[in-house]
Amino acid sequence: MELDKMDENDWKYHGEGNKSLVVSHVQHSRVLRLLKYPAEDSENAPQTPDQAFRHIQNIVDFSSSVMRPLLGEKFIHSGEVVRLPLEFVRQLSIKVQHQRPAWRCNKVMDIYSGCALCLPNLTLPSLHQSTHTPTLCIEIKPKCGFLPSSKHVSKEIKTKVCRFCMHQHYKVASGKWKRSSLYCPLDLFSGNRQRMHSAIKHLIEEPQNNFKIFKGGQCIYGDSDELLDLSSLLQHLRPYFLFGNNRFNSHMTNKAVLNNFIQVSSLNVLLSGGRGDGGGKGRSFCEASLLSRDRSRHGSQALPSDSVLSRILQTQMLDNLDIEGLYPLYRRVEQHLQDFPKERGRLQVDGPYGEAFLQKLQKCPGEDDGSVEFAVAKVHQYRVAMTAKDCSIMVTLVPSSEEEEDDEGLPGFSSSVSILDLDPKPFDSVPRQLRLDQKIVSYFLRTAAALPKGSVPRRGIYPAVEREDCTLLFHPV
Ligand SMILES: O=P(O)(O)O[C@@H]1[C@@H](OP(=O)(O)O)[C@H](OP(=O)(O)O)[C@H](O)[C@H](OP(=O)(O)O)[C@H]1OP(=O)(O)O
Ligand SMILES: Nc1ncnc2c1ncn2[C@@H]1O[C@H](COP(=O)(O)OP(=O)(O)OP(=O)(O)O)[C@@H](O)[C@H]1O
Repeated sequence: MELDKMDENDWKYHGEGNKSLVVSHVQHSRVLRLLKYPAEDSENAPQTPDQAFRHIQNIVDFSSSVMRPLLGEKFIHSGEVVRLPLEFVRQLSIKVQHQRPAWRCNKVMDIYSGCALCLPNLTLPSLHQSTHTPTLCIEIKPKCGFLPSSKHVSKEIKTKVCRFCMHQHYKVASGKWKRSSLYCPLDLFSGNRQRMHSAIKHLIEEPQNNFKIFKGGQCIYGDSDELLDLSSLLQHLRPYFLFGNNRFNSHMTNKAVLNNFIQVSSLNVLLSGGRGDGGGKGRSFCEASLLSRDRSRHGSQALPSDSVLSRILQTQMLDNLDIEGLYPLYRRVEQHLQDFPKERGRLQVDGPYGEAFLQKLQKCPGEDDGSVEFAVAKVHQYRVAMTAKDCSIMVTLVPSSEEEEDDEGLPGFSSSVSILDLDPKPFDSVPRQLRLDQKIVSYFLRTAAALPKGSVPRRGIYPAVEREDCTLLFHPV
């Protein structure tokens, strides 16, 4: 990429989250991830160019030196910070504005610093994987996959219903989403193929911001109301799954196409990575999951220890005190910093995120000795866990030649898995986390949990009974 020859016409809108906006190159497999900040501050640059550079470098360091060893080298692409011509960034911001979803426009793209993160485009095949058929890519934001067991948890419901399922009520009530999702992260992380299948099926039904499908680098499903058309999705997917004896069989049912898609795109790939016990077994059933009513048939199985799900789950579980147990430790650090502001650097509250930071959290003693060092190490662990609870998985499927089929007779794809959005969560986000936790739980207890047992709370708009087959419940858009 020649930075002095940047042309906005070579880039197109790709997607965005709460903190950043991503554009992709029209020819090369590259994306630029630009920071965003609240629109009300749009007249003033929130950071100087040097501060913005430092901020993005911190993201790169955190991803490469802290998250990478925890999650596994093969899954992480940390990228590099680049300085872009300001005129290019301004033109780009104008060009992409009309493609941005309205609900994300409370934030604007940073057009002042000229800094961005340059990454490989993970929705496209890497250089050595050439293909004539467009690559398929599935993005999943799985969220928290376990129930807390900390003695500090004050509300029993938190040990029974998972955070995602409780949060759904609050999100729908507050207008973030129109409809509730039946997806339960504990099913996805269970290691049980049937539960995982059900989790992916629910993600397809109601993707919210947890699920997207890309074809040839272009988002074709999820991400916005316009991209929720199941028949159009099936049209896209069908050619990939008419294989073997079925290759020219246009009568393959929609159900079979979707089943194969889920199997190939998610189950086979998410469950690959050795054998062994990567966690998940026995611990986790969320009472809001539709499958929890038949636990004997849907028990958890150990995730393969080197699978992407196992690595993410283990990292999420560094939050072993729960926010309720962590908050007093956060207060201890905060108090210490008020008394000794210069200690902020030594305690690495805002980085640098290198090996020393990782060691601090890995060598944290089991018992609280009352020290600020213990408290800060627990806060570091919690922040790392928060990042793992908010990251996304990208599964890229490159179709291989027609003859190749896998062990289960499914069409040949070579796959790669990456984890993205591994930014550090700020130290000061801890009090907000506690408030949010309290709001979610109290809202759930006031509304959903008050319903009589057996009337599944978050299902207001859904038929009460889910069938065991692959029927998808779609809503008119
Ligand atoms: O708090 P949560 O669980 O709602 O997660 C936030 C996400 O909401 P979600 O529930 O996934 O829709 C939220 O995602 P959306 O903006 O809703 O797409 C962000 O990822 C946010 O992270 P950050 O503050 O931008 O670093 C996330 O905040 P953190 O809690 O990870 O800081
Ligand atoms: N390297 C990449 N290759 C392809 N697409 C990407 C890449 N990085 C990000 N994206 C796309 O851009 C979207 C937004 O990126 P990202 O999740 O990093 O934003 P964010 O603002 O940090 O999100 P959040 O709301 O979780 O804070 C992703 O959901 C994904 O679809």
